[in-house]
Amino acid sequence: MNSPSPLLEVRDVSLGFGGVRALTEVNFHVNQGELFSIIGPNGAGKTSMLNCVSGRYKPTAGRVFFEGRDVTAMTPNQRATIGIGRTFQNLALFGHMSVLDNIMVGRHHLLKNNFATGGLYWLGAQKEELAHRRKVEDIIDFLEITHIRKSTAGTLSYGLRKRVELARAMAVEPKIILLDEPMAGMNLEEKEDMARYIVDLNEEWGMTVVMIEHDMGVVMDISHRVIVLEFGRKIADGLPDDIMSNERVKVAYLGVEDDDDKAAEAVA
Ligand SMILES: Nc1ncnc2c1ncn2[C@@H]1O[C@H](COP(=O)(O)OP(=O)(O)OP(=O)(O)O)[C@@H](O)[C@H]1O
Repeated sequence: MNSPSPLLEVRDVSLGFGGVRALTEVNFHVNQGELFSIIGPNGAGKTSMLNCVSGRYKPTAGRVFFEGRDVTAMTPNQRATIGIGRTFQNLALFGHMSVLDNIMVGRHHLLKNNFATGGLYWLGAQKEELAHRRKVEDIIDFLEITHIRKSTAGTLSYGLRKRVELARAMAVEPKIILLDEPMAGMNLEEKEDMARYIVDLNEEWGMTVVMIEHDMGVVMDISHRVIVLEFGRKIADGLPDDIMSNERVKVAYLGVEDDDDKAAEAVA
């Protein structure tokens, strides 16, 4: 049996865009401390699913629970505040800002002091600023981006920008982090680095991770549990080995490898 109360629970979630059914009655849960992956062919509904969890999309039907609380009606900002963090499939950094400033943006919603807090503002603000800086420096150390902390984000390689994006998502100190294709467009070395950061994030920082990723090798290597979507429906849910040997999954993936190879070639 699974643990009594999962950190995240998606219950019977369906999502439609006009005539397109992006998701149909999808159920799954993610336990505290898990490294959980969502896989599936292109257009299977993976990003739509993450968007339903982060609050960007409202399910047409079904509910999303976080720490046992129904968050279905909450906005993305409200969900971020209670510990649901995310990165995006396409980079969403401020290209003209430094790496450090991009990461500090992630801390903004954590700032307690503002001009309305009165007399103790300056003292409180200074202490708070110091604590934020320390946290950001920890993240910079962890992701080994010290050498680029002053660089303008837009000038960095794609792999480094993906790393900075992860740093910014970590800066929010989420309880769960949703990673949308963290390794897309990376070369082998960058992928290996990113996989190691994700494992360390999970094991050393204790962060629960939900990841969408097309690289099957990485997914099967580092995930504790995997679900598979096809045409918006969940077709499998289990340990990586079970998923690998699942006949329905093999069929769903026929042809997908080719698309991935083409995409990788296009980026290289
Ligand atoms: N904002 C939207 N408006 C209309 N249709 C959408 C929208 N977002 C997603 N869809 C449709 O929903 C379906 C699922 O898309 P989604 O992006 O969630 O799939 P995916 O599994 O993440 O695909 P990929 O691996 O290519 O990123 C697709 O048919 C897609 O065209």
